Amino acid sequence: LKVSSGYHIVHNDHLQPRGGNFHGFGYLQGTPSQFLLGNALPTGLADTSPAPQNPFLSIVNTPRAPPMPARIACASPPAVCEKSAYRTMDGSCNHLERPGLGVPNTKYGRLLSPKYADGISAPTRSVTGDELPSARLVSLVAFGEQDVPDPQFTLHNMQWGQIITHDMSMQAGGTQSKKHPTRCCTDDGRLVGLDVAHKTCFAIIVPPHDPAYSQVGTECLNFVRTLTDRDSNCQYTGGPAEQLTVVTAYMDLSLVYGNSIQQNSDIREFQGGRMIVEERNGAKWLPLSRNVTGDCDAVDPNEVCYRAGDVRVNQNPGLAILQTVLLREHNRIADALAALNPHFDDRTLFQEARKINIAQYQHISYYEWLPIFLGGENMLKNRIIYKAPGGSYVNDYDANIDPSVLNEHATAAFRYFHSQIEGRLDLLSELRSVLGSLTLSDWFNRPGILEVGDNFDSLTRGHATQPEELTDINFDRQIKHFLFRRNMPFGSDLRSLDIQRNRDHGLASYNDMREFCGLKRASSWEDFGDLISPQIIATLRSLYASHEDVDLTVGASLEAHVAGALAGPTFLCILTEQFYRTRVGDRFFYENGDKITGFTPDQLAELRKASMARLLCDNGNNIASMQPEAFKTVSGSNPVVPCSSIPQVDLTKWIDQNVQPPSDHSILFGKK
Ligand code: HEM
Ligand SMILES: [Ca+2]
Repeated sequence: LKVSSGYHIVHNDHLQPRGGNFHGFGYLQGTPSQFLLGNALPTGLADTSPAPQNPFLSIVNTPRAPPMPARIACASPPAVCEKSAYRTMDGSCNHLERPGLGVPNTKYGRLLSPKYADGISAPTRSVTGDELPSARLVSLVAFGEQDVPDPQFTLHNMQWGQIITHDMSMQAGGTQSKKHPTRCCTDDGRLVGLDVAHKTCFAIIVPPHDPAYSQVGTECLNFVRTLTDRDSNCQYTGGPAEQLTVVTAYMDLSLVYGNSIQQNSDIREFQGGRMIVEERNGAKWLPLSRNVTGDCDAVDPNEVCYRAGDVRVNQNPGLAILQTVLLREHNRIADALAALNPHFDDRTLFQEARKINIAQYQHISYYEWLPIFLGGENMLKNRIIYKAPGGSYVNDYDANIDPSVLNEHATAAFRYFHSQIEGRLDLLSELRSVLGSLTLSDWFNRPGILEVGDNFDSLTRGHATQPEELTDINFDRQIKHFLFRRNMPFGSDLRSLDIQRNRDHGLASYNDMREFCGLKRASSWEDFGDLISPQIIATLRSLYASHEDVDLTVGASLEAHVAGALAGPTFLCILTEQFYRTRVGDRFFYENGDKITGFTPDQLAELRKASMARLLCDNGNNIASMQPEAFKTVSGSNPVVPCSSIPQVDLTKWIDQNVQPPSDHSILFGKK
């Protein structure tokens, strides 16, 4: 692949068919693909089943699927906003003139108008009018599943990305813990007849000879469409369908605190400013769910299953670890503030601790994490961050910027980092030697494993040591064939879900987005060659009828990366736009020097010392050492050191100046 200087080259050689010219797979003719049966066949998943008699899927009729559980709630921000020092729970009044911006149950933003097949809401089709190639076929053929560790970044780097994701958006009507109540496929993997399927069904058709699913006769992967403004009683203002997101768009740790006063009340202690934690086996854990079999993949109602500000908390062990760390951090701060300011009431302690916790999290996200993804230079150039030293403010809040999460971001660009997921999770000792490991698909929605023995700390160290998977065209088998498998031999395929979701949301095409991002609009397949290798273009050509059909989530995932960043130019353009809006459109961003909402310069200078390493040191059960840059693998320049040598945020800067400080500050410096 030849690309203009400044771009990395992504190697995809293993994806190429063995020898010969290669023009299409002939699936529609029912001819088995040489390619699928050959190179893409994962070892251990041998396809020994005979070719089906009928190349078309068998369609069975089952009783009508139950209706969607509930219509989407209405966002009801106050008509007039008070200027408070603290964020509201639902994000309302962050924007003072448009109080409903960024609140739950509102539309995603969009950079480009949707491309629905019927112009209104039907999933995208080919420019020929035919259906696009099966999302599963595209997942198998255009993407690999090789295990390529990234020598630079740890699994916490991947995991923090999911934290930010869950803070910023959640598509309406979905579920990730239990089987979706709307069934578009039967339990034995057949398509539910279109005449009886629920109107939100958009099942993924599995191609014949699928290397995994054909072994068990699965022809259909369940897929339920995201609810839109047209499904809502209060959001629809005409025009094509816009999907709804059910969490606050702001980076406000809504996943920790909840997205409404109601959700928050359920997880808040109402004493000492603390959030509810429950003591089990001598440690403090997230409180238990009140609906274990609903919220987790639990067989036994006594299994550990968590309750948090976000229902996805239980989805995977690494996520539950960071949710726990962020929750414990809140209580650590609240306790320290209570010791420094004995006159603070519960509400003040709660809100001040929340404000500090969010500020540290925003700092880590923008200054420690995002530069890895977007490149530090690119961030400075696009004013996503500044070289703001000490306590100096960044006062560029802009009420003209819409902080909503872009559909192109949540449904395509940010999901590219699913490539970083690793299917094996190591358990490590304090000296970082491997004690054992877990297989991801055994532990989806089963967080109880964290509370067994020393697993919480061992997995936390594992995530700080193990490399994440390289950000490339490979998606780990654990999420490509075994996602949420629930004791079954196979599960779903996350890359297929990403592709199908792209069509469900009617995202503009890869070519449209290239043009929007200032790249050359392709007028032929060859024109993609500036960023995509000729071999991959040939693969795409065999799948899609036209170069105009290439889905955004597919094409942009196949681009060579921009130097210093973890994405190609098209995704980088979307991500850059999103994280600019998320910062500049947030009136409460921690670097803002507003007299009422902001911090003092002294406090801001402290907050800028926050780090991922310090968070992990302070909130493990008993973690005594960490490398200073926890998103980066351990190396000579990033060695594991005692926690005591990792900088701390000095909370004495939060002593209320109007009253006498207490004499003993030891609580703040007590830790290791
Ligand atoms: C083990 C780790 C992870 C698992 C199992 C996982 C799984 C999922 C699943 C099942 C969905 C919903 C798919 C659909 O029905 O459309 C989803 C959505 C998403 N994921 Fe992940 N994910 C993981 C990590 C990540 C990471 C590391 C990132 C980014 C850095 C990410 C970004 C996203 C985004 C942006 C969405 C859409 C959110 C929305 O607006 O609803 N995920 N993920
Ligand atoms: Ca949020």
